[in-house]
Amino acid sequence: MITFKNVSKRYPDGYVALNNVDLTVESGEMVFLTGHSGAGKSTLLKLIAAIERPTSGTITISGQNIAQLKPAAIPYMRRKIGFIFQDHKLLFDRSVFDNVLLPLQISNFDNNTVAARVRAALDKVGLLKKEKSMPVALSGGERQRLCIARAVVHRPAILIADEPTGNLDVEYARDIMTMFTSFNQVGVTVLIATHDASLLEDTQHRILSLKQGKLAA
Ligand SMILES: Nc1ncnc2c1ncn2[C@@H]1O[C@H](COP(=O)(O)OP(=O)(O)OP(=O)(O)O)[C@@H](O)[C@H]1O
Repeated sequence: MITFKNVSKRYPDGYVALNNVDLTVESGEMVFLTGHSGAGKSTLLKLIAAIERPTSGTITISGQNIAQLKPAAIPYMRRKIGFIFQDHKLLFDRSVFDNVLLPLQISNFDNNTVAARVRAALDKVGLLKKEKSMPVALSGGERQRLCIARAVVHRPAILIADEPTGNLDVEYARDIMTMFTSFNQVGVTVLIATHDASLLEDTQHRILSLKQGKLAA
């Protein structure tokens, strides 16, 4: 379970991106986070992964207070989380395989186990045949699928995606959403920030709406 209690985030330049946010996401839930550009969606997601730290308030994941974690404890906490960044953050000088390998490099698995896990993740997103390709040779949709493989390779309990369908056409966007739904169906908690109204039209999942750093009731 993820909970926010009275969470605010003020950036060093003084801008208040989140203002007293209270929120609960149950384990195994799939939730959309929506709101206009600049509403604070990315900030909220980054706080969950301790990429940004709150100015005040309490954030707990499975009972652990993220706001009070010492820097040395953050990499361990992040093993619970897979993060799909708005700007991808792929390494363009490494192959598809090596990009997915990265999150496993701090693990203690042997080489065969690691390779099997990387291939299983690539298989889930339909990129197994491209393991030797470089990211530059992939289409926009394939790059997004690569980001998903990298986010799930360590089998996180929580999957966070920031505008995962941003530049994709409708069909690709639907494929990507089907992947998230299937991760959720096997118990992964999924949070997706989007301002793509078409993704939200027929959804059965909860939609949280941010407006100027505040969560709408
Ligand atoms: N590192 C930072 N320093 C200062 N201000 C920031 C920083 N990061 C974000 N902001 C500001 O905080 C506000 C919220 O940004 P955030 O990226 O969380 O919004 P968002 O809802 O994800 O928007 P978008 O959909 O455009 O990505 C914006 O006004 C942004 O300019």
